[in-house]
Amino acid sequence: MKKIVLLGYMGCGKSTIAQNLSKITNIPFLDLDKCIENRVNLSINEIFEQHGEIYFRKLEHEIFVELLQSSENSIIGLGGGTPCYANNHELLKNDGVTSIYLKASIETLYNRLVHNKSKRPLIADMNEEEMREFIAKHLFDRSFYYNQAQHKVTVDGKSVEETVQDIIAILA
Ligand SMILES: Nc1ncnc2c1ncn2[C@@H]1O[C@H](COP(=O)(O)OP(=O)(O)O)[C@@H](O)[C@H]1O
Ligand SMILES: O=C(O)C1=C[C@@H](OP(=O)(O)O)[C@@H](O)[C@H](O)C1
Ligand SMILES: [Mg+2]
Repeated sequence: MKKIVLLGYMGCGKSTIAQNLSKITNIPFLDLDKCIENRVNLSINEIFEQHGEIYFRKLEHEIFVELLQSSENSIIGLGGGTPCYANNHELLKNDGVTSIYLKASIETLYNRLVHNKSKRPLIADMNEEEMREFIAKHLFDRSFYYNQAQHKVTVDGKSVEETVQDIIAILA
């Protein structure tokens, strides 16, 4: 089994790129957040509201392990926090896993997230100034984990298609 795992900060494009890479490569894609939502029949917002972040992180770990154990080839789009909790970043080193960090600047992330925050409970209630500061600090804290990926693709200023092509070049 081969797993292509996309990681990186909220808004870097994991879900969008995983879906588009899947169309071009014909490798099925799975979005970890979607798998979590389907498992408990709640949205990410509802999980955070009703059960809290720790519960979410436990589910996220369990389901990530399950996805890696399945015998299918797949492209997996992680959540932004996935590599930063439990031993998830160690799992990225498993046999058959190709991990790719979609690296975006604070500016790119801010510009995408400012209009796209309602389904992301960590930032949903922040104003613009709070969000800019939060992203800068949070990205700094998380970069250690993101940098454990085998490959890095910078996404700033690139279209979805260009990023997909960069990934295909890595996989070739
Ligand atoms: N070049 C691009 N690559 C990826 N996403 C882009 C790009 N330009 C704009 N976007 C938008 O940015 C957002 C990325 O969100 P998403 O794919 O959910 O990221 P993630 O899963 O990493 O949080 C989407 O709304 C997408 O339409
Ligand atoms: O960065 C995070 O901790 C999170 C990122 C989200 O996924 P996206 O990165 O796909 O938005 C989702 O898993 C949850 O809201 C927590
Ligand atoms: Mg996503």
